[in-house]
Amino acid sequence: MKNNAAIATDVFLLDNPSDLISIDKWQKTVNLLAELFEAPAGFLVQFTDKGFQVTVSSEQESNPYSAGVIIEPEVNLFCRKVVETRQMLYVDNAAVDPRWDTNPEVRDDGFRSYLGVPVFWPCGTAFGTFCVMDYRETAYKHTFIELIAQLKEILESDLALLGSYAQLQQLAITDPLCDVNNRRGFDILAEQRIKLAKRNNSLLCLLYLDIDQFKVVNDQYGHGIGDAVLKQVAQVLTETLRETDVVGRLGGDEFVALIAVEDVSELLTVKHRLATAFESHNGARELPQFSVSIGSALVNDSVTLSELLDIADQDMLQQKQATAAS
Ligand SMILES: Nc1nc2c(ncn2[C@@H]2O[C@H](COP(=O)(O)OP(=O)(O)OP(=O)(O)O)[C@@H](O)[C@H]2O)c(=O)[nH]1
Repeated sequence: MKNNAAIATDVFLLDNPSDLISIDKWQKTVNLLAELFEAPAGFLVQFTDKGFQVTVSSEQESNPYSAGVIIEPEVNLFCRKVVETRQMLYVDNAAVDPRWDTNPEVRDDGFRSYLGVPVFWPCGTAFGTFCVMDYRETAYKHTFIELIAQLKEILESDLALLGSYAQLQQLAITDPLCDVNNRRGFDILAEQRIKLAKRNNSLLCLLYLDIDQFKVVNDQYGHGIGDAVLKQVAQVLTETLRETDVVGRLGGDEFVALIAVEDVSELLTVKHRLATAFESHNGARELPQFSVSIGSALVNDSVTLSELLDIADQDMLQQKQATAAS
């Protein structure tokens, strides 16, 4: 697990509304676009692997598509061309261009003209298109074509705001040194996962890990090497566990992982796999030797996350004492 997916670019905005986006403002922008172009239909369209969804549609009787309509991704739409090429598309008369014969907007709705520009998420992924369509052939002036590019910047600046906010949210739940969930992030995700597991009757287990004698590593080799050991532990956890397992650093040298298991024997296998991974990393990297004590606790119907953490912590301490005594 890595905390780098900041913004859900693969989810339709209408299914995942945000207070940061004023659909009302976007509606005015799309209405203005259609009005300026004297066009019977203007749209903001979003593309995901589920298809093309009209996010905002100009409010006119002449417009056959309303917000929320989804068209399959493989349909020969003008917007598809814009998303594929990431470039503006101006078709002044689709009736004379056989490439658009199978386009339902031309074939079934009778549209002739299309002008659309790509709209991008701040990360550079195509959000979709901002476009106008007309039932007549058109001859838009160059200044009009510049205008649509200007108007779409209003939409992109809102998407950028969404991106910055998502990034901030991500930062608030990520441990900056180890790039795994911090305590807050872990709590949020673990609570969700536990609720889901109880509903689905699936088995979850909490692992609690603590580096043995970590203070000595810091004292002997310095904090920089200590930090590298902490990063190493996080890396072993994320590489060894499944992507769907929730990994976190609670603070200091304490890490946790909430993992899905089939049964108790799988839990033992996972612990063994982790121990082996720590050992092999010890041999391979130019870092001081270190060991990690691992405690565990199984999720059941009545236990809370904080009780679970206590139980797994106690189990970890017992493991540590047993190792120290041996
Ligand atoms: N390098 C580094 N050290 C840290 C960080 N956070 C906490 N520490 C150190 O982690 C050490 C944790 O020490 P203890 O809690 O005594 O645990 P320990 O030395 O591992 O002893 P046992 O848990 O009993 O095995 C302390 O020396 C902290 O200063 C960090 O971000 N980087």
